[in-house]
Amino acid sequence: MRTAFGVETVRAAERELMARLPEGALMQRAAAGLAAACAELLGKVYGSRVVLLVGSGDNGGDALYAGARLARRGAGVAVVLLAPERTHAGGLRALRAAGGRVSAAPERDIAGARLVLDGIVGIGGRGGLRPEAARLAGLAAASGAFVVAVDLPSGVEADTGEVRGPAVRADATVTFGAYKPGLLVDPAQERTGAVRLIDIGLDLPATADLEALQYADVAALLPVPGAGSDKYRRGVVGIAAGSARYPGAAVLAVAGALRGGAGAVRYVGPAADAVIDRYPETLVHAGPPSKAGRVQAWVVGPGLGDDAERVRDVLAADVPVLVDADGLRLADRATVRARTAPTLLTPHAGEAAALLGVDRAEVEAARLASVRRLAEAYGATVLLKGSTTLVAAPGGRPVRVNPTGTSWLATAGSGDVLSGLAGSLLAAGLSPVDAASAAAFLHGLAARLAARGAPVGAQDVAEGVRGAWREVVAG
Ligand SMILES: NC(=O)C1=CN([C@@H]2O[C@H](COP(=O)(O)OP(=O)(O)OC[C@H]3O[C@@H](n4cnc5c(N)ncnc54)[C@H](OP(=O)(O)O)[C@@H]3O)[C@@H](O)[C@H]2O)[C@@H](O)CC1
Ligand SMILES: Nc1ncnc2c1ncn2[C@@H]1O[C@H](COP(=O)(O)OP(=O)(O)O)[C@@H](O)[C@H]1O
Ligand SMILES: [K+]
Repeated sequence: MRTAFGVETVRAAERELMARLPEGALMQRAAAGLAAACAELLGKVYGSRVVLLVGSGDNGGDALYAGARLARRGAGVAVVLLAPERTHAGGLRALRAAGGRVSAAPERDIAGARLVLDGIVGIGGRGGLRPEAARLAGLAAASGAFVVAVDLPSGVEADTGEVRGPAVRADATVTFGAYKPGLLVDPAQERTGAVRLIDIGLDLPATADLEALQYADVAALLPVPGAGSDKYRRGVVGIAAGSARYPGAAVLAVAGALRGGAGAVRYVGPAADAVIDRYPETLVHAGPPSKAGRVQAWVVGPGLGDDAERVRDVLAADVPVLVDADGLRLADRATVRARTAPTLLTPHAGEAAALLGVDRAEVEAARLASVRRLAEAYGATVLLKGSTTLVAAPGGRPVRVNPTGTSWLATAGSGDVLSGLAGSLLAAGLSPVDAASAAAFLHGLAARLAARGAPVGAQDVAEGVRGAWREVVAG
């Protein structure tokens, strides 16, 4: 499991460790890891031109000590000071002693640099970059130099992944002690480049603020039939989706469900012919969901149109229910809150915005806060889809972030596949958080495998799930 911790937690762990170490030891660990990462990126350090952008805090100190290490190996290091009178004094002394210099012509130095180290601001930052810092970040971006962010790209919010103003766009980020949530959540995540974590020996709490499943975590969650399994014991997932207008959504949700590990898929709704044509193994039923026979979990909503009655009927079932797409609009909040069996909502940003009564842009700018708010408002687990897919449970830390997403998934109907897949994992007995995050992981991986750099449709994604499953199990 990859974990991320908020600023307060990181600072507490740093304080605790610093009390047991000689003064400055932690910063030296950080700088050593940073310099090693830069040396690796440069290939040849000797003779390379490096520029440090240095702010008033310890983030700048890290950059200065790392710059000193590079200067000792023969790099030509120039530093641009944003707050000359408040620069980390020890760091600047070390840089000078190693042969580094303060830049007299920042524009020229940045334009000629191979590598720019962004030590403007780290976890002490608030809001977007101030004008002079933003100008230097712009010069770095335009220079063609490789930009390495120290701890995090300056200007992004470490705790939330929000970007409230100008911010550095890095090619790589070297972060210390722990991932910060902002390194994993868009829009900040989009600015980090490849992230490398340097272990500086922090002792962190058992519960993270954010976690991202890795292959082994997903493999441990996926259901595997045993000798005693039969189709009912493996779980039956019910799909209440599709309408005369949108039969395809039903087919795609069933396609996802068939690949999710349940023993049988039951379909209820007006698209039964289309479903059977494509997937004859589906059990179809013409009446209301409550009369369809036993299921262990329901999926309701994709392509449903305005059939509020089907949503009410499904929400009355005493089994886990996944609500997606039209179902989200039709599900009564109080009814969801009153359910005793788990509910999983899977909105994209537009649907989440409608449920929260805010603009879509607001959700996209503050994904972490939005998913948490929605989980609290509905007393339900929420999977928020999009450029970063997040899963939050009510009252719960940590929030899960999906690491396998790909923008190839932004194709009509791929969300229907995801809802079927997650519903199937619910029916197989996974908790809502596990079902949602394992489904998102498989779904993203399936899209990557199916796409391999070329566009995909939702059916390709559904077909890619088996390959993704195999890859996850193989590690
Ligand atoms: N603690 C440790 O043991 C270790 C810490 N480590 C390192 O320390 C870093 C944290 O250092 P930190 O606490 O000094 O804060 P930091 O992020 O450098 O800057 C704060 C200053 O920036 C300014 N500023 C604020 N917002 C701004 C903006 N938008 N745009 C421009 N400027 C802005 C603000 O100044 P002011 O508002 O006073 O002008 C404030 O004083 C951490 O990220 C890691 O790199 C590692 O060495 C490992 C060991
Ligand atoms: N920019 C993006 N990057 C990564 N994944 C995305 C992006 N945009 C959409 N997705 C993913 O694509 C899927 C689209 O689902 P959804 O919006 O419900 O579409 P539909 O209703 O057409 O099925 C979701 O899994 C979502 O996370
Ligand atoms: K930084």
